[in-house]
Amino acid sequence: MALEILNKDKKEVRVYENSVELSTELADYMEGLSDVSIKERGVFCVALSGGSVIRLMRKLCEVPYNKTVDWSKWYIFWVDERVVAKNHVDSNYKLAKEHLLSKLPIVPSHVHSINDSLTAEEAANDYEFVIRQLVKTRVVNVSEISDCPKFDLILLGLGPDGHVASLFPNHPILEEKNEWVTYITNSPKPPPERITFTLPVINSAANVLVVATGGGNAEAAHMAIDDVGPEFPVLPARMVQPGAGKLVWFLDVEAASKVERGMLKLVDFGFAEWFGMSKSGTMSGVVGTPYYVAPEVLSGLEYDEKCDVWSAGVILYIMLVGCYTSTTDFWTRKFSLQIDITVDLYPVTSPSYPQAFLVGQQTWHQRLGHPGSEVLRSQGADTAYLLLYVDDIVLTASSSDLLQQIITSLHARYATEVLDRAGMLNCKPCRTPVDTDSKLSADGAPISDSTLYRSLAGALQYLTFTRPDISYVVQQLYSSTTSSLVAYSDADWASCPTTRRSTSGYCVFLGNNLLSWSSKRQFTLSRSSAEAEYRGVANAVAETCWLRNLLRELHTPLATATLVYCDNVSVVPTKSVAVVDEILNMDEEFRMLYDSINLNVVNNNTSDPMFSLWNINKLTFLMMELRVEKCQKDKPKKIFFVNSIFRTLVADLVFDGVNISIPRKVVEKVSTRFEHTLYGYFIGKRMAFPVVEYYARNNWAKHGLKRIMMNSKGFFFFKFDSRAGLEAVLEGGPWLIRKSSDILKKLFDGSEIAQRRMTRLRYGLNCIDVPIQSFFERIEADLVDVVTIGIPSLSEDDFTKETICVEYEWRTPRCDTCKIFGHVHDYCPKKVVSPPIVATSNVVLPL
Ligand SMILES: O=C1O[C@H](COP(=O)(O)O)[C@@H](O)[C@H](O)[C@H]1O
Repeated sequence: MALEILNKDKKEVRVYENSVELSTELADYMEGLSDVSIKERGVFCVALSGGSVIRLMRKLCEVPYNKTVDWSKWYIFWVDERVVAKNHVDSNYKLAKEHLLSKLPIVPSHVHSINDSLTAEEAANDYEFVIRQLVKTRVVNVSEISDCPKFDLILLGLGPDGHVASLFPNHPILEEKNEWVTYITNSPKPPPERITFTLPVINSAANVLVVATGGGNAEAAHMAIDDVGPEFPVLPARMVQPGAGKLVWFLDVEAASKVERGMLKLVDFGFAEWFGMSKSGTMSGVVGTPYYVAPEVLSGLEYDEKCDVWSAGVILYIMLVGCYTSTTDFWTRKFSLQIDITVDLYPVTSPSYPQAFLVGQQTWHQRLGHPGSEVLRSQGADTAYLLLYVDDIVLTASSSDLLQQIITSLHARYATEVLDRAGMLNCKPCRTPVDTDSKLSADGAPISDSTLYRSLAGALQYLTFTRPDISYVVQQLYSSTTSSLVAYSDADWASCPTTRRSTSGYCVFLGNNLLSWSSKRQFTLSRSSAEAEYRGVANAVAETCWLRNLLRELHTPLATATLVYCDNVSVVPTKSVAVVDEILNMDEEFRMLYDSINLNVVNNNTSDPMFSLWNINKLTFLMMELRVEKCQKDKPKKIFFVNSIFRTLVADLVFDGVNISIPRKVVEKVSTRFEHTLYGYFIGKRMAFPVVEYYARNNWAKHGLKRIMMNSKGFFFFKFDSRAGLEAVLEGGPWLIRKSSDILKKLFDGSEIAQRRMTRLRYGLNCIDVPIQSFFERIEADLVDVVTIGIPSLSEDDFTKETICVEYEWRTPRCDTCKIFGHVHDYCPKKVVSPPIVATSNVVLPL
């Protein structure tokens, strides 16, 4: 995550804490560019520099980029090269080969290095010829604004003298307008003979990244980026100004140390949603109590000379302090939140007030030692300060009048926005805005837009700080009649890049009200995503236990069990199979969790169609029913049986003769995702993924192989960029990889559901360790042996059927007469005589 992103006159400057951060973000950024370009043009043409930028690209060779980037579509060029042999220590090619190309599966014929057997002039001409051929065949795009090639990405390093590529300050080739590639024989930096792209070519690229680290480049970066005035020489790096493309500078803090912040413009990151609410909703629901600090607090604080930059009448500082969670999302959203406030405050202060000053986390820590305890002050008669600390706001000013003015003005504006959102801007005001006699209750028609209702209620609550007169009304609105406690938990396995620890979070709702939430890095390392997920669920469970006890102490005990949702299917079998032993050994918290839950098999009605698909295939969507009562020692055991722990598999019966119908939109979505995709599996021993990947890339790249995936069942998926490529591979089979044969079949090819070549596959669902109590409850539905799924056809009004066999490791006997579990007909209290039950291998009858 960038410490700062500065928008400066057609260029973006990204500042990173160190070169490791920079390297990761650079890889991320490049992957994004590559994806876009490959999607748009089918190829990605990158021109590399030499020097430090190559080492800074090293993350591309690591997971996930070495796997996720479609390297087969990359074409490599060089922005500049030294006239030396390819194996010479000065060769830019050698550097890239050693640190990058040898570690990535780039097609060798896509690597266009500069001919090292020619003179500088000949090599420049030769290279230009090579590029011209590739422009003709449209591998390299052509610029719309010049007659130059348009590389998808040009990567430039920066020399301390401000040179980029082999374009050195004051050198005549800076003026070269006709050639694409030129040469010099008098480079101030050895070796003297070099070949380089000219400025018109660089400035015709779709994307140019200038990458620099270290204090040695700080002056050059400043001179190239900032508006330094005519008295300073124009550095080559400053002349990099892509006409129709995008220029981004990637700097570490040291290289950026001299770049002026006084001219910063804040960038809106465009995140409009937070917890599913709009920004204004976010303000109302999440931003906590604002603290208004008396002006006296300012006395005695140190003068910050940086404020000289801000000699306007009123100076406002937006401080970015700390970060509530390590997740990028939260951080980014915080940015956008602050920016909103900045914009809001401008009119309060001065219409001519230039810009706000955003202080990055690191700067803040350096200045204040620890976050959140002090405010800065500035010179000038009237000064206001706003400090944001996670979800707290501290606002102060050098005069009470100004402080009051800001608060009133902010809240007036805020109230207007709330009214606007409620569509009540034109309503007439009244003294008593609510009928004090009637009470809101569960009776009556429910509110149609509950999200808007929640958002408005939260927004009004916030307003009561300055409008105590509406407190009663707001309290009326906010009171909730719902008494169910529901928690949602999620975990991101090994997501911290430094410690490889997982992050997990939860949010707990009482009825419709968000009561508590958390997003934290876990304390311990998890060896699997299930483990991380389990820890996350355990945290959520602990929180809900606490909340239930709290509610009991408040004399409002909850009558219903608490539901804890989590989205990881692997946690379901965790309760069921041997893994549970391992998990139970890990920690007490799991023991608590294990004791606390029972699993439900329910139909998935999640709104995300993708999500639905995978789970529908497994027949279940994980839902854990937390039975907190069971943990409580003082409760009698019978509570264990209070709620049904199995629910009927509910499905919209669209197709005849099936138990579950997959929604058409699910099939559509998956069909698009898996368009031109073959899938296959190995008969016999399964091949390791890298082996298959290597084989497929080598043999099928020519047919437009785009991506290879493998699922946990050992199925391989091969995505091609066209139907023709897919057909070619299919026709060319059967394929023998290390003598093991692989069956390939079409998956969803366009609108057509798989044309079946194999005999039907049977999926099995094991129900192991089903809690005994489930059998003793009066369950209307049967524990079925076979479930049939209907998959709609996209091309016609038809569907195909798939079956899933359900196997029970153990099943309690069931009376086939009274249909009650736990006894067979011989023991039926109704003593109805019926034929004897035949025992099967997985049915255990009582002795
Ligand atoms: O000589 C050269 O120097 C620049 C900058 O290199 P760096 O090591 O200071 O980053 C480089 O971009 C160029 O390709 C190379 O030929």
